[in-house]
Amino acid sequence: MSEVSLNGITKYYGGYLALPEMNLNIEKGQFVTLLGPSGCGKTTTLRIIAGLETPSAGALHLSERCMFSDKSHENVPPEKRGLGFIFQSYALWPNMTVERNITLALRQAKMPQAEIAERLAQALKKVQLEGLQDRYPSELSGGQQQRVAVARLIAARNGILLMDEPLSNLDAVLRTEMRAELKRLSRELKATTVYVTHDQVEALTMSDMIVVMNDGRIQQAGTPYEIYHHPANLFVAEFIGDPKVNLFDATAERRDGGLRISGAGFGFEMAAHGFGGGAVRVAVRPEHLRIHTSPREGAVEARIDVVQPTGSQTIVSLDMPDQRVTALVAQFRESWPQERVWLDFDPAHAMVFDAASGENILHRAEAPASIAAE
Ligand SMILES: Nc1ncnc2c1ncn2[C@@H]1O[C@H](COP(=O)(O)OP(=O)(O)OP(=O)(O)O)[C@@H](O)[C@H]1O
Repeated sequence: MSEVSLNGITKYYGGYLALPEMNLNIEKGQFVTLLGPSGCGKTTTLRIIAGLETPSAGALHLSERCMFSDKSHENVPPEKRGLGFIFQSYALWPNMTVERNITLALRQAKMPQAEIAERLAQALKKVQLEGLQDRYPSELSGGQQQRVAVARLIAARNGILLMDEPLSNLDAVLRTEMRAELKRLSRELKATTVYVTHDQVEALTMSDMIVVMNDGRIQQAGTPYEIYHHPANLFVAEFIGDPKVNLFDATAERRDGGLRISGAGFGFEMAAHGFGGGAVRVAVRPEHLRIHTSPREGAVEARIDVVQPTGSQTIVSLDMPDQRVTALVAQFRESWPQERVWLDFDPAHAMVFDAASGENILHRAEAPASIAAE
């Protein structure tokens, strides 16, 4: 059985349905991120796992123990669920020293003094806060306060860690550092981590599995690679990726056992079995759009609009006859030698979605097996 298991978990706030029947299984030791736009139900899901919110229906199991069930009326309180938390506001006690903040739960659990001292020393060392144990939170920087929250998790040694946007108060440099630190922490503790963010870079860089949500529903659960390269639907394709994916209206016709896709001046063949043809939307990631300086077969004319170097890459905005598109070039460019160019892409990198349902026409055959979500 899974380490974290939600079965038909439903949550109403008054008459408002925030989570319609969520099913999600997370395996032991996985780092799983709940990702989605504001209001999609990420925090509600995490708070239900924590026991801070009571579901309206369904069942929740942690490490095979029933924590909530609408059938058996089980509802284990948060402090008895054996979880570690880090929330956005660190939740440090301002009137307690670093040492007290880290060891409070261990003292409350009446752990022997020697063990508490050993765990404190080890946790302080891990987050490089040795020597600061007598300070109060107000005497620490934001990053150091965050490290105290991490040290508290290390000291508690919980098997399941819940993190809700823990890095959102930090500046960009610190955020990048802490991303690596939290990932390392989760790995070293061999913990199962459920991490909430609306930041796709955080999700892509840290997770074994990403669960993309919208309107309380799971849109896709998969590895970062699957989510990025094989999005299940247009919502996922557009939500993931910065700059955003380019979309072209096109039609798909059945031909010789495959599909002929044509639209926006582009045309290509693809093998797809489960789709009969009709209106589609073709999605091409900016890094897969190729810019040519002379005309070539299959390429569509475009004009360079804006060139923005970001350091290792350059974002190029282009005007095609009926739409604006974005290309990402793996070089530092401040300008383009000519305004008139020709665009194409390798069809192997094109993602094709049913225009009516928004579903990826190839996705069914490629659904991830290692995480179960419906
Ligand atoms: N206590 C509450 N009472 C009423 N509605 C709520 C409550 N908490 C959340 N909601 C609503 O439930 C939906 C899901 O909220 P939730 O906080 O889980 O989303 P989220 O994805 O975590 O968003 P954010 O990224 O903004 O934190 C939202 O529409 C929200 O307005």
